[in-house]
Amino acid sequence: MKIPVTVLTGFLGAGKTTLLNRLLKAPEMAGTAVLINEFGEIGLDHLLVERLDEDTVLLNAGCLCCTVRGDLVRALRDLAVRAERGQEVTRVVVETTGLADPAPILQTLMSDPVALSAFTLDGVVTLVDAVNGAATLDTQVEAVKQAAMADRIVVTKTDLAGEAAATALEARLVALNPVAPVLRAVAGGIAPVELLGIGGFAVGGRIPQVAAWLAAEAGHGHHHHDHHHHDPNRHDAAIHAFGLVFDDPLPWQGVATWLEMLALTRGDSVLRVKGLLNLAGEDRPVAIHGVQHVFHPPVRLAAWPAGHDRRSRITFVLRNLPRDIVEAGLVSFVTSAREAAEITSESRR
Ligand SMILES: Nc1nc2c(ncn2[C@@H]2O[C@H](COP(=O)(O)OP(=O)(O)OP(=O)(O)O)[C@@H](O)[C@H]2O)c(=O)[nH]1
Repeated sequence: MKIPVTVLTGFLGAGKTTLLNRLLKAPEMAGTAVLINEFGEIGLDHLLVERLDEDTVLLNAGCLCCTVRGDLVRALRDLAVRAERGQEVTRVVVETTGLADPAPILQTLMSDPVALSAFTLDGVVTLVDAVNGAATLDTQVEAVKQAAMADRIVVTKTDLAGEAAATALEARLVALNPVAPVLRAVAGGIAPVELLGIGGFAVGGRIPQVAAWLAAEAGHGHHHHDHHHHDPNRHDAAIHAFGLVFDDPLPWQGVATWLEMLALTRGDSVLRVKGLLNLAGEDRPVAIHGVQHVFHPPVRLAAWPAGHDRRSRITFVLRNLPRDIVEAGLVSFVTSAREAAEITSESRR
C-alpha cells in the first residue's frame, strides 16, 4: 500500500497552520507525518505547529523553486525508510509556504521515482482567506495557481468577511477551478474526511493553464540549478522576507500600536507578519499574526518550545516596502513604549 500525500497550500496567512493543528487532533489522523516548507532561517512555523515530533520534517526553503524538489524527495525517502522499518506512517501532509507555486511540488510527487515508489498523491487542498483572497488573486499568480490546482478549496475567515464578499469569492473560485468543491472552515474547523481520501490529482476538467504549468515544470527537475542561477521569473522581485530578533522582553503597547498602524496604512504591502514574542511581564510566549490589512488577536501559547531560547522573533514578508522603514518604525515604537513604562514606574516610586 502506498502512503497517501496531501499537499496543503494557500497564500500567506490563509490559515494553513491553524487548519493543520486542528486536523492533527482528529483520531483518524494518527500516524500522519508532516512536512513543513517554510522560509529558511526566518520561518517560525516549526514553533507554531503544536504537534511537532519525530514525524515532522522541516523543508527549509530559502528559495522555493530551487530547494523544494530536493528537500521533498529527501524527506520522503527518509519517511519511506522509516515506514519500511515498521514505524507507522499512515499519511503525509506537506504544508507549503504561502508563496509556493504548487506546480513543482505536484510535478515532483507525480514523477519522481522515489516519490512514486512508496507514495501516492492523494490531493491538493488549497485555503483561500475570505478577507484578503480576492485582492490576492488579483495580484499574485501563485494564489491563482494554488486555487486552480486544488482538489478541495477551503474558504477561511468567513467569520471576518461579510457574506456577500465570501459568496463573490466563492463564485470566482468556482470559475477558476470547476472540479474542486469549495468548502468553508472557520479557524480550521472542518472534518478530515472532507479533505482527505481524494484518491489522486487529475488534470481533466481544469482550466487549460493547469496542464501548461505542469508541463513547464516537467523539464525543470533534471538539471541542477543553485541559488545564483535560478530562473528569476519564478520569483516576484518586489517581495522580500526578513526576520528580526529582540533579546530583551518587548513592551506589548509599542509592538501592538506599530503593527496596527502598519496594517492600517501599509496593509497592501505587508503580506505577512508572524511573531513569537517574549513580552515584558508575561511568562508565556505570545504569537502574533498580521495578514495584509488584518491584525489578528494575539494568542498566548501554553509554553515556550522546549530547547528554544526566549528571544522574540518577528518575521515579515513585504511587497514593495523597504525593510528599513518597517524596522526603524518598530524599533522607535518599542523604544518610546519602554521609555513611557520607565517614566510611569519612576513616578510611582
Ligand atoms: N478569524 C479567523 N482567523 C483565522 C481563521 N483561520 C486562521 N485565522 C488566523 O489567521 C492567522 C494566520 O493563520 P495561520 O494558520 O498561521 O496561517 P498560515 O496560512 O499557516 O500562514 P503562513 O504559513 O505564514 O502562510 C492566525 O492569527 C489565525 O488565528 C478563521 O477562519 N477565522
